[in-house]
Amino acid sequence: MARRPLPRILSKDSAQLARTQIARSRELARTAADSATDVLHPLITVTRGLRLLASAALRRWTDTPKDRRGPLLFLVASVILAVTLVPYGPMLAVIALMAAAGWQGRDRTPPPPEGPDESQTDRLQSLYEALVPYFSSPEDPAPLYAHGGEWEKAFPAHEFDDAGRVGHLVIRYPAYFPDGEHEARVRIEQLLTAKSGRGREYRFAWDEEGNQLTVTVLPPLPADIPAQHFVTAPGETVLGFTDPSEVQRTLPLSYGEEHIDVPPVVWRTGVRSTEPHLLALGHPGAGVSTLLRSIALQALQYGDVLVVDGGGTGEYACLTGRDGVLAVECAPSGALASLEWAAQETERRLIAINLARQAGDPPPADARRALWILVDRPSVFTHLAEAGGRRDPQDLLQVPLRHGRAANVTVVVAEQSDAADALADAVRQHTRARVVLGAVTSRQVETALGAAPHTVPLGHVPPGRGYARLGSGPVHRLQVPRTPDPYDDATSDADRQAVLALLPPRTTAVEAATPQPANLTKSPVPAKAAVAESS
Ligand SMILES: Nc1ncnc2c1ncn2[C@@H]1O[C@H](COP(=O)(O)OP(=O)(O)OP(=O)(O)O)[C@@H](O)[C@H]1O
Repeated sequence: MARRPLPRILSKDSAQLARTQIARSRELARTAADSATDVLHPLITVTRGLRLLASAALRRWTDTPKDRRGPLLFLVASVILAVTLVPYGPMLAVIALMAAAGWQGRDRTPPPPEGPDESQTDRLQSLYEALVPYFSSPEDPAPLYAHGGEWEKAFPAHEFDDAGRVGHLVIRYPAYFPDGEHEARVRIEQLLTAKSGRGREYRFAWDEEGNQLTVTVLPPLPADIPAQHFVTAPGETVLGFTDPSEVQRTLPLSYGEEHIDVPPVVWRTGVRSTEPHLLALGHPGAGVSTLLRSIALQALQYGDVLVVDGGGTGEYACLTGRDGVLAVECAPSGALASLEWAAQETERRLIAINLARQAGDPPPADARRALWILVDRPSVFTHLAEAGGRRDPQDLLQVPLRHGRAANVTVVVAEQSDAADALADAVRQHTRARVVLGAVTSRQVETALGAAPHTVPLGHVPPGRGYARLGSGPVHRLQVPRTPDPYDDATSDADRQAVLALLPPRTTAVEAATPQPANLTKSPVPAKAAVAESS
């Protein structure tokens, strides 16, 4: 199917993506047109010259007084006659005419001025001056940076955007600058962000070998890609979308008949995963519940889902009673019972898989189907457990976290950043896939993900915007797909329909599902769960 731009229903950021594709097509067309122009250039020049000569002749004729037109006509006719009589005359005349036309038709537009204009030079000079204190040393006999020095030597490449702001800049710096130190880098990155224009996100690529820093402005990530069926393999979950330069792969997203390719952050789970569990952190309202909802919708395609919601705001009510949803627990006792069941189920699967292996059989089907344990805000349950002298439900996550990979059990924990201290050690140790959402500082990203981002985070970001890191991989910018609660009054009709279309059919009556996790009847634990729930 032909790739076409986004429909008009998509707002700003998606439309921007579509515009990027249109711009690419235009660029291709422009390149083709440029090549054709190069080939046809002599013909175009001569034609233009002939047109100019003809209009000059016509002007001369109209300017000549009527009484002199007769002799002029006679003179022209005599010249033409003489030319035709001379040997090779007509041919020489045509050559002379073409030469005159070529000369007349030559391109006279002055070439565009090379290098930056005055305001751009001022910007570069001011950037250079701002860097002097950081990139100079009194002991340096030939400093690259000095007050009143030449920025041309320090900035070998630069580009400006249409608004006249820096779009791309290569900065050389002295070898003694401690570019291996995080603090030193951050100081330079913050300074460049401030001087190049706030409100945009910059990518900083430090070339420690070459003593060169490349600054590139990143376009905003598309913030309104709605929930939809993502074309992924079993065991792959789309966390969100990132920059095209960061990942090899793109995901075709469809809007009716329209298509757009977007680079995704894909998290692989299951037996071969090196980061089988995920921890998502974020400030209130940053969108971690939305991320969990998006993960749940994808997980339900190939597995069963158990939701334990400490937030208790009913944000997962749309999942209750759906095919594949084992339970949606909001009460402490229910959470405890469900997680106890999940721990036992993990052990049961492990034993079943081991027995099958010993017997030389493939793992049994009920141990192969993925089980997802999604826990939103466990710190609330921890707090309540402490207050009520009960067991912390987080303790029960230890078994699925430690052994879940082999048993096809995946744990996703979401927590508010300021309550991250309440997370159990097992949760921190075994969640190697990490996401942090919201307006965060570089330091907060580093604390959450274990590595600093290559950009200076913005002060204001849309919901669902943040960073992701899978294991020891690079830190990706991330925008979570728009997956709102379909039961929220503020959700638009289009979004509600998009989410509802992804939900499996409701196979269990909600009343039945609420007190006792409906599908837990598959396991030996539901009775326990029901007892705990009613106690
Ligand atoms: N990826 C996203 N795209 C668009 N809107 C989003 C996205 N993520 C969240 N939102 C919107 O932001 C608001 C808060 O989202 P959400 O409830 O997921 O945040 P949260 O971090 O769980 O906060 P809280 O803990 O307070 O519920 C909602 O209105 C939601 O629709």
